Amino acid sequence: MRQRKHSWTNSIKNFFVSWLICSFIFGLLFTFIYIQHKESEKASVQGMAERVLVDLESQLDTVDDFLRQSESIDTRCTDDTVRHMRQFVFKNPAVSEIGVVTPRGDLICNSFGVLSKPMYLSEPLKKRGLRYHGPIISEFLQVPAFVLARTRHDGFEVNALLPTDWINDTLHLRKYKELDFVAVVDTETGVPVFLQGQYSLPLNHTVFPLSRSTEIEGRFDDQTQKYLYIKPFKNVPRLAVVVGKSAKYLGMPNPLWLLVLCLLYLASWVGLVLVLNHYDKRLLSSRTLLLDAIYRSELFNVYQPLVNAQNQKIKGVEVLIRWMHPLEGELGPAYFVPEAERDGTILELSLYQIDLALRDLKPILANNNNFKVSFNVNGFLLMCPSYIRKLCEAKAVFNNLTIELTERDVLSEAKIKLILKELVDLGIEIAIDDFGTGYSGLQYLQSFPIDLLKIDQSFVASIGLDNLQSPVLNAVIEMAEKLDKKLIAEGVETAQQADYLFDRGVVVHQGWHYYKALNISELKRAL
Ligand SMILES: Nc1nc2c(ncn2[C@@H]2O[C@@H]3COP(=O)(O)O[C@H]4[C@@H](O)[C@H](n5cnc6c(=O)[nH]c(N)nc65)O[C@@H]4COP(=O)(O)O[C@H]3[C@H]2O)c(=O)[nH]1
Repeated sequence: MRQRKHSWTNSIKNFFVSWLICSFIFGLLFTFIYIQHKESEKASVQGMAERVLVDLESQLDTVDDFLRQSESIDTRCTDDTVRHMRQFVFKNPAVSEIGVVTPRGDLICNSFGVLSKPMYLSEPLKKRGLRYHGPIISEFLQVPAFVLARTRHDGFEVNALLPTDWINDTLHLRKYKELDFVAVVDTETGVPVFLQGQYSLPLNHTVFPLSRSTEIEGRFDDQTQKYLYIKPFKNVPRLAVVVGKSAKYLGMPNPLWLLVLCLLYLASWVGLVLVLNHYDKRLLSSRTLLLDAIYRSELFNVYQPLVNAQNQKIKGVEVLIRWMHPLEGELGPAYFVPEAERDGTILELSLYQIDLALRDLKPILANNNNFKVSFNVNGFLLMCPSYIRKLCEAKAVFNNLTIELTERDVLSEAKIKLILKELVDLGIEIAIDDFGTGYSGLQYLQSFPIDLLKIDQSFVASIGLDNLQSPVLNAVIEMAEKLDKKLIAEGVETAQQADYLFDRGVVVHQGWHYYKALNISELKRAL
């Protein structure tokens, strides 16, 4: 029941953790795509404005070329002059009319012919160079237009009338459908000289006068969000191309892409939830399997004798765990103890192991009250009150009770020292297992209540061999003597090792030279 609750809360946790991770990653991805897309959309809007500008500039350049050449036009408006002007108008679809204006401001002739009565317009500007004025309604065609003009050396003005509709047609502006508007405007006032679409300007933003390319994004006076790009003409002063596009969907990727992104997001979310749940289940299942094994009594103890080398008598045992797996057969602790230590099942395992040992060893203790019983313990177990209670229970039966810890376990928690003192006060002996393999300093040997050191098998194995371990064994033995610690040699496999150790004063041995780990009936026979 507890496990089901655990798995349910874990699933909820995994659901939210996955959501957070995926949202974060996809949020970043979406922002990146949004910014990229917006920048490329802006670049494309700018590209359209540049294209309109280049097209229009080339048309205006042609007109300007004609106006420059008109220095040589005969201002008496001879037939040749009129013919010359007409030819140009016929060749240039954007131009509807060429006119000649006297220095007093009278239009005396145009490409349609000589005016019987000159029409007063306005005095030409004295300033030389190309200029424009407009927008105007052309006198003859009555259509919106603007004028390009140049003043000659003699003060006459030659001008060209460009109807805006004609320009729209020649530039094919209708192909820029995605733009809200394309306009050519006066850079001083912002008044459009011609316009395709719905012209509007940003609110709370002074755009004109302007002298260089500008881009603006914001709320416009038609209450929409727009992106505006303005680029002045190079060849005609005070004229600029302006294009505007709705900014509402400017950064929005193609809906198909959005759909793909959303599907990917959902898939990653679901995938991550499944992976985390699977991982949880794996953790859960290793614990569940071991708990089931305890419940089904598949775990059992073996006992490896500790032998007095002087009289060859068994003075006690180290209790070691085994699992009789229904499929895998007998499994050693290496297969399940590390996992049990990770997920905490070592507690249930160790409580069960003491119960088993109590049951198995009670008859032996009846004959030998001082029979030594040694358990493997770790730092985590010492922090569990239920385990300490169980040790106390065991101590009531096992008079000579030892717990084996590694250096790492002893030093893992500050509280351990106090707990060890309490256990020593109860009469429990503390041993350091695999002694010599840790990398910590040895000061703890004096500050902790440690009675016994178990020399690691690797040092015992070095006996008779000339390797790096050999001098360490002797050093450990000497140090134990000086510090007044008892010693047990682990992994004694040969008579040579046993003799050497005995000669050096190490009397209690454990190893295959004497006995392997025995099941309880084998132990009873050996005793
Ligand atoms: N090659 C060789 N090996 C020898 C010889 N004599 C004894 N051994 C093996 O050395 C290990 C001694 O136990 P350990 O150092 O406490 O090392 C133990 C201990 O750290 C852990 N362990 C075993 N049982 C328990 C347990 O019930 N609880 C906990 N917490 N750990 C356990 O697993 C480790 C391995 O245990 P085991 O596989 O039973 O392996 C045992 C034993 O079978 C020998 O002469 N030659």
